[in-house]
Amino acid sequence: MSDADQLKALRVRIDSLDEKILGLISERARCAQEVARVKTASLAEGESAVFYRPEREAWVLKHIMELNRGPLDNEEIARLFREIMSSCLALEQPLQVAYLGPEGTFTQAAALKHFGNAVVSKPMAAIDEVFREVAAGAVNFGVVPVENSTEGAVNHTLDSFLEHDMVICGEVELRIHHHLLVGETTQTERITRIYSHAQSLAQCRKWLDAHYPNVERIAVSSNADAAKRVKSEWNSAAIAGDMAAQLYGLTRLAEKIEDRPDNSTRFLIIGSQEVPPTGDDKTSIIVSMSNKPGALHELLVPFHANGIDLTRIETRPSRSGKWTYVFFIDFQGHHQDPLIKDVLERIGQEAVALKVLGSYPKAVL
Ligand SMILES: O=C(O)C(=O)C[C@]1(C(=O)O)C=C[C@@H](O)C=C1
Repeated sequence: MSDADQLKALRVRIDSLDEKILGLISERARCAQEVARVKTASLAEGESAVFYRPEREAWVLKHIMELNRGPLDNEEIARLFREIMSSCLALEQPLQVAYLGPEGTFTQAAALKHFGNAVVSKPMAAIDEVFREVAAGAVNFGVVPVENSTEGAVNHTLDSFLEHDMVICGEVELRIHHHLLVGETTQTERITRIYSHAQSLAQCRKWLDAHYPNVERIAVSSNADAAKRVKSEWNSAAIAGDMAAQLYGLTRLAEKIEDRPDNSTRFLIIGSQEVPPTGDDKTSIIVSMSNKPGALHELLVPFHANGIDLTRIETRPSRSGKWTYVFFIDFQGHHQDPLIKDVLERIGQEAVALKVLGSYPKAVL
């Protein structure tokens, strides 16, 4: 068979497979509509249906990844199923998600990675506004950055948990690639200013020292804001990611300029919904201990004694007294697991205050 004939035959096969895939996706979408009907049918007076089920979504994605035999890799296949589920959920209930904006930030990319593209995403000007929007019930969920592998904790987010009653319903991790971006009006050999968020400037410090040691670095409120400025400003550049570059039509002068190639940020999904256990969960708590020697040791002993893996511990001023602190602790397990329940009870006996911020499935994607 000639190449042209082979190509034609393969395309006929692809057309027929696409028709089957279309039929199956439509059948799946009808199932989701039926799920919505069942969820709303048996509600008691005043109760509202829970359409978004993070524990079920985590299971579906993991199951697909376990079944996958290639040639598409697990991440790619899960991304496709993420989008299918996102569209199915939108048939049940179109989700509104607030994120730290403006449009084009890494937080928006994290929101879409977690929920898929069928959600309505709403940019907020500050982390605290995301919290307030969720607390007011104006959106279903919020997405905020909480820690970066190079720069550490995002203190605004931690402090917001002290002020708002919020449930953590999920986490998402994003590889952060920074590019040096310029607009049409910039002459690349005449760059005099580089704009970015302070964290991003810090994440690219060595690269900037090596390539632009004498250029002024200006910290602005977000990378997307930096990208927006340089679009219309002469001889300036921005450090930002792919979404901002696309949104503002900027050219990449240098790609992946972050000092550490594994530079990643972890984001939290905040809402008001408790998430049931999946068997592979994390829990976040805030604890305040009395200000006495050995308090931190006392707090950590029950975790160690029960072989519970701590994934993070962060200290912040408590805001309720000078030189008093609270600990933000993440660990593996769900607060409904009997072992974790015991540990939390023991800590509660020693602590001045203990709050479970939420238990949620470990990030799948
Ligand atoms: O299983 C459910 O509860 C559904 O609503 C279905 C479905 C899906 O498409 O698989 C959709 C949304 C939920 O977040 C989880 C799963």
